[in-house]
Amino acid sequence: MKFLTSGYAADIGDILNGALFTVDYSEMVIVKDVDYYSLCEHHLLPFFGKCHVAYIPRTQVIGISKIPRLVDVFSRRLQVQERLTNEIAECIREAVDPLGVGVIMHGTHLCMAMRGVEKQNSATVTSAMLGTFRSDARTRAEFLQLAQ
Ligand SMILES: Nc1nc2c(ncn2[C@@H]2O[C@H](COP(=O)(O)OP(=O)(O)OP(=O)(O)O)[C@@H](O)[C@H]2O)c(=O)[nH]1
Repeated sequence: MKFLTSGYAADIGDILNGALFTVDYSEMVIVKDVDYYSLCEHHLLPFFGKCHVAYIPRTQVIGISKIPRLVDVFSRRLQVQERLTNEIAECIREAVDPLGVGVIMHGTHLCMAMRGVEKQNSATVTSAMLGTFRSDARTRAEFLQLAQ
């Protein structure tokens, strides 16, 4: 328990606002194309893109607007894309206790475009797969297909 028992707990609790619903639904839920904006902690330059979040409920679902809100919580701080991806996935796992969580993030990093190597069109893709998304290749494939 990293987020719900730490200094983040009050913030996360406020954001969730109790929006967890007991529902008899055990298929994948996916919220895709969530825009995010973050800051590269090394260069203090923006990176941004789209995030796809999926989970398979065990006993409860989360209010759908809370997923982009959680993406914002972890984006709006100095980050590296890999850590950002992991933090979103871990937080949803802690909050919802699902069978699995998957997060895919596409990032355009201005530190690679406007300076340094100066590549204007490169994209960085990261993923975090937890639970069934890690252990079951079909679940992961379904997520990847739905996220396209
Ligand atoms: N899982 C799920 N959540 C839904 C559905 N319809 C609405 N919701 C969510 O129910 C939640 C209710 O949360 P509250 O915090 O009580 O309402 P709110 O203040 O309007 O929340 P925000 O939309 O985050 O501003 C929101 O996250 C909605 O997005 C649905 O069909 N499925």
